[in-house]
Amino acid sequence: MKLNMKALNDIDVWEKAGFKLPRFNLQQVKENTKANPNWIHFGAGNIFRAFIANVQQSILNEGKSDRGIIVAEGFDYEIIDEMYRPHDNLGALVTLKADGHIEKTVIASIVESLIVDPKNEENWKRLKEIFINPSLQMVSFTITEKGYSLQDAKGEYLSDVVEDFNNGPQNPVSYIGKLAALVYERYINGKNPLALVSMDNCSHNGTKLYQAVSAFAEKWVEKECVDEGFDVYINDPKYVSFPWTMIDKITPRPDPSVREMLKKDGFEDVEDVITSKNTYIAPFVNAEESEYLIIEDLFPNGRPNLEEAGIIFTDRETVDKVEKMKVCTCLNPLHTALAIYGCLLGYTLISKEMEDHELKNLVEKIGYVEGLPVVVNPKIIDPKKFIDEVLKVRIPNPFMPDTPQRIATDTSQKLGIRFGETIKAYISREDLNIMDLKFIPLVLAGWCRYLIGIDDDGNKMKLSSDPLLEELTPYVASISLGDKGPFHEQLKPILSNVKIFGIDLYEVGLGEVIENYFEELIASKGAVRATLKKYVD
Ligand SMILES: NC(=O)c1ccc[n+]([C@@H]2O[C@H](COP(=O)([O-])OP(=O)(O)OC[C@H]3O[C@@H](n4cnc5c(N)ncnc54)[C@H](O)[C@@H]3O)[C@@H](O)[C@H]2O)c1
Ligand SMILES: O=P(O)(O)OC[C@@H](O)[C@@H](O)[C@H](O)[C@H](O)CO
Repeated sequence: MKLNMKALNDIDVWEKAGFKLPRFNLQQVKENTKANPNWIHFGAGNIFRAFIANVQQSILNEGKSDRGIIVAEGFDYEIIDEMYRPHDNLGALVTLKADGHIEKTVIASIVESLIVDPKNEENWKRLKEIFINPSLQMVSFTITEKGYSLQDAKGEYLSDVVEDFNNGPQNPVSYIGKLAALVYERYINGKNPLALVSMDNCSHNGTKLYQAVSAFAEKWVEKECVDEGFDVYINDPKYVSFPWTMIDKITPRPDPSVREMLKKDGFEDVEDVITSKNTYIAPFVNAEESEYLIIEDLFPNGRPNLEEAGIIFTDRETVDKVEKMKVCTCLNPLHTALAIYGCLLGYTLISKEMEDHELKNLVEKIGYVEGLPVVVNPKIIDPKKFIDEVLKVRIPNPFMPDTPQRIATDTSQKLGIRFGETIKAYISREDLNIMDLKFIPLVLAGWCRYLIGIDDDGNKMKLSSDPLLEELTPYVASISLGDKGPFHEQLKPILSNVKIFGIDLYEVGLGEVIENYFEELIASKGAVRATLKKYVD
């Protein structure tokens, strides 16, 4: 079984191998979408294919929509060249349920894949055509937290952003510059409304996207590259809206065990690629069954009917609460804690870490003891039930091949949201005392220990990619296992960095606490385990 449109005609072969197939007219849906696109998604990575594209496929299967999704990739073009186009934009989704049951689905709701780069003239022309079309309702994004950054860690604009600020919307080179240029096309061709919908794991993701796009509009008006109406267009939600969302579905990188299972079932196109930009991608995606997508209902040009597949549309306040619940307390901080300590302790499977007494206790304490008290109940999901499902069913799911190394990617970009928000809540709430926080500081100390690149057995450890590694690792480069503190001079530039944590950890009284934990963690081989035993048991 090859993964392409032609091979899909052998329905019996696929069904015998246990695949669920699309139940709509693929050619018709493709034509409808090409003529009147209503949805384009930026970020062709794994979560998009495992969750978002499957949602649209369910709706198409039910006959409740007649259009698919167009995917656009503006960062890692290899994803399109090596995975989408050779397979006619099809993907195989493998759902790994907690009871061991496996579901295999051929996803065919992505009808077109485009590279976002003015140098690719054909694709750029097509993108403009899509953005100009009045039928377009939503541009969604899963481009990672760093995708929205216009500045480096020092707060200086990146060079490609500066170039685009100066040049205006012609031939943009930066990611958001390219997006802003496409939105500008829509503005000058009829000023039709549009929703730009971030589906990334960052707090107030819509605002993050708005800030990035509006920075371009402002600069271009200031430099007289565009008329000032463009800035008004971007800033008026009757024209362009930036809804907030919360997205949740644990989607690990394509895993060798799943690849082998698919091979045994006769699926031939199983080979994954690690692109030069570090995307782990294969013709298949593997993910858990649980999924939540909550979207602020703010769509000035109407929207796809995703509620038909269980997606919840609500007000901004509810999205905020539900997103804080997940990203700041009940899931992502626990993931990051397991990522950091899992790497240090030599784990390569998250589910195995949940069999480790200290690590299981650590995440339970961060979640139930330190996190839950600051969660505001969003009502549409019960936080206690949510965290119970995360800690008792989802993260321990032995069939999920998720790794601490994947989750440790870009940790510097996530700490402010995953832990900083809770720390801020402890400062602002009169009934809570910041000095009661013990386990969150232990994770932050663990991260500093992780940055040394030596595991708890004293072996060299490969650090997961992170845009700040080059800047941060030199601060701790002089520290070796067995060194005695104090380490204030080395750790201060890290722990006081407001860009990383959202606060200066010394100013709130946690800097020294973290330094003390760090001294214990670096004391010798095995000190990470010993420190966890001492504090977490
Ligand atoms: N994987 C999950 O479990 C999961 C679950 C919920 C939400 N998310 C969100 O989705 C994001 C992507 O996850 P994924 O599993 O698809 O990852 P992935 O590695 O499979 O894909 C990452 C995508 O982001 C793009 N990207 C990476 N760096 C970029 C940059 N600097 N600028 C613009 N685009 C960039 C890549 O080109 C690719 O399209 C996550 O960062 C997270 O915010 C992921
Ligand atoms: O996707 P990231 O890199 O922001 O974070 C890694 C994981 O914690 C994350 O992908 C979770 O699996 C996801 O948030 C679950 O919904």
